[in-house]
Amino acid sequence: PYVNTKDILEKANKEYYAVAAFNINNLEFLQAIVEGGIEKKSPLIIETSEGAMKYAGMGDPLRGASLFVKMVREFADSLDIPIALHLDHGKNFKYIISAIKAGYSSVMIDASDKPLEENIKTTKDIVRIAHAAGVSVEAELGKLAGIEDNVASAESVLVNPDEAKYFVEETQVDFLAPAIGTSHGAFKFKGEAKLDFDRLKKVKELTKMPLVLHGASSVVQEMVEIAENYGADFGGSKGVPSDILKETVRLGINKVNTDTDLRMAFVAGLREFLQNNPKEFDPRKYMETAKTYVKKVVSDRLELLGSANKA
Ligand SMILES: O=C(COP(=O)(O)O)N(O)CCCCOP(=O)(O)O
Ligand code: NA
Ligand SMILES: [Zn+2]
Repeated sequence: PYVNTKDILEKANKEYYAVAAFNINNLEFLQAIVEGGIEKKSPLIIETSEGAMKYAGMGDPLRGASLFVKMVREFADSLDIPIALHLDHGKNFKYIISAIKAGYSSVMIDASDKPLEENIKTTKDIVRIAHAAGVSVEAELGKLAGIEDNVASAESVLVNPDEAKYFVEETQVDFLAPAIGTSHGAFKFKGEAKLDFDRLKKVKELTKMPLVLHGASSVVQEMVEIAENYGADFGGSKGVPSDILKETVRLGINKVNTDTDLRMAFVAGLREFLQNNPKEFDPRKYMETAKTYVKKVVSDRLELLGSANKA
């Protein structure tokens, strides 16, 4: 069934597991993610960035939002696993309202690059509107390093746990993304991977609410090798190691945003197939390996996060 993200995350919060939030931009990634969810009998959070809405809607974000709602609902309404659709990194009021109007389960208002009081004010505005429409809300505190959407923040600003408690009380958001040292993309750490577990622990103790980890892709070595075998150059790529990811779940992370791992799996499969099948030009054939690899990464992640058999 198509559900509210909050329902999925409240259960995960109570039972201390995490649910992956997988980003999509097209049909094929959605198909592969849903197949993984069915196989693992796991709840799924499908999420789209503002860029995805623009891409699918050919420049019109409301059309994009409506297309994603229709696609996701078509799958959700016909399956036993709970599926939610979330707007990831909503920054633009027009896009956030379009997602709410189109029927998204939840929206993120990302005002984390603003001073605290402005982040609070903006978030409160969105919470009032979204809650009136039965839509749950995610917000972010602190800043991820690396290129975040169109905000290149060189240094990550880690969450202040006391500020987090004040923020959630003031804004009444449903789930919070505390920055604890991750960043978006495939190049998360120059040296050893390290996250601030202590801050995470404190935020959980102070807020007791479902928490979100952004920049949570692991950069799956198996996929990097396949892709590089067929011409990719992913030198220097490094993600969040599985043991560190598991520790964040143990400490209270309940939603794990995953985009890069699926992108790398898909392109590895695409490169492999195209190189080995020079005569093929049927998209239902030449994207098959790509989808299979995405499904594999999805299934493994659902298992790792503990949401398998929780549908
Ligand atoms: O936190 C994450 C995922 O992090 P990851 O890169 O570790 O998978 N996300 O929020 C996904 C970010 C998606 C960015 O999308 P656009 O390129 O369309 O702007
Ligand atoms: Na999000
Ligand atoms: Zn993110």
